[in-house]
Amino acid sequence: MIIAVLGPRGSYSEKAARQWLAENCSEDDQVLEYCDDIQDVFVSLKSGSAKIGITPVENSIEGSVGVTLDMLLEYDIDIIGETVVTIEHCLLSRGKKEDIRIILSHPQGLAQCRQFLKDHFKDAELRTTGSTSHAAKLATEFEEMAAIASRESAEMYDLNIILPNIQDREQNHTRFLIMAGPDYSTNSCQDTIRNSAVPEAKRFFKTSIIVYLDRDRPGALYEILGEFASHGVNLTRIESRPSKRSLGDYVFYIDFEGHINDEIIKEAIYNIESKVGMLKNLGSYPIYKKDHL
Ligand SMILES: O=C(O)C(=O)C[C@]1(C(=O)O)C=C[C@@H](O)C=C1
Repeated sequence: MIIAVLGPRGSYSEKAARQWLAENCSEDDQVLEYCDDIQDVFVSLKSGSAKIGITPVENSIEGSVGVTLDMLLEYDIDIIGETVVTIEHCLLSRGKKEDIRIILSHPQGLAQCRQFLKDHFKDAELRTTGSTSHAAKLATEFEEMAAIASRESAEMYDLNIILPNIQDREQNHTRFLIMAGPDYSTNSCQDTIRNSAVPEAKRFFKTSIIVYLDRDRPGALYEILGEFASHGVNLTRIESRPSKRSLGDYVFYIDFEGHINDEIIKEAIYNIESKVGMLKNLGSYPIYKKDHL
């Protein structure tokens, strides 16, 4: 089974994939397909090249990964799981600390170390790359370059760890979504996941939806949230993104506890559908165990 992740080797997305596979798939015939960017993970799912795709969706320091949210709206995928990875960024280089003039990383990596960079490398040039591991790969070329990337990347690309744990907060976690494309029914993780998807276990499930209100009017969002409240459904996240139609026009990404097949959820969704212009169900999936964090 092919699993698409952001590459090259050594990315946190790879770490997320290995963590999720170890906990959810018994067979070990999985092959990772390393994509150049997050959109390519979705393209790979759509084309059927990969059966599962894994992408970051939010970070505890820097917040949402906008491109993942946009792609969730654009592409037809099914979220089948989530996993949370502890992020410990290191400053990696071939050279020494005093040689470093250029620092490379994924925009999320640079943002999660903003204060560190200000305090220690205020004159360095910052450059963005497709991923943290891509930054590590590029940093092998010149001694004046450094990458913000994982400890695993240091080993993989034979770089020195100049400074470990450089993110601005000690606690740094990124949540990743596990998504299935149209060919999912034939994959080997299917039984494990489907068998655990029993309605009785609803409090261990989460559902993700996207809603578009269509018409901005007083109380529109309040009415939607009211449906969740009156059905006793706990929201775990709400986020707005530009609809890209006009300034000030938004779509809302809502995660809540429960399975789409639960009667109470069905009822709430039915009521919400009559109040909004569009409702997209992204899938119901087991909640990642919080005691890991
Ligand atoms: O660049 C990587 O290694 C990724 O997997 C991407 C990504 C992200 O986009 O959030 C994943 C985890 C970290 O938050 C930093 C970067």
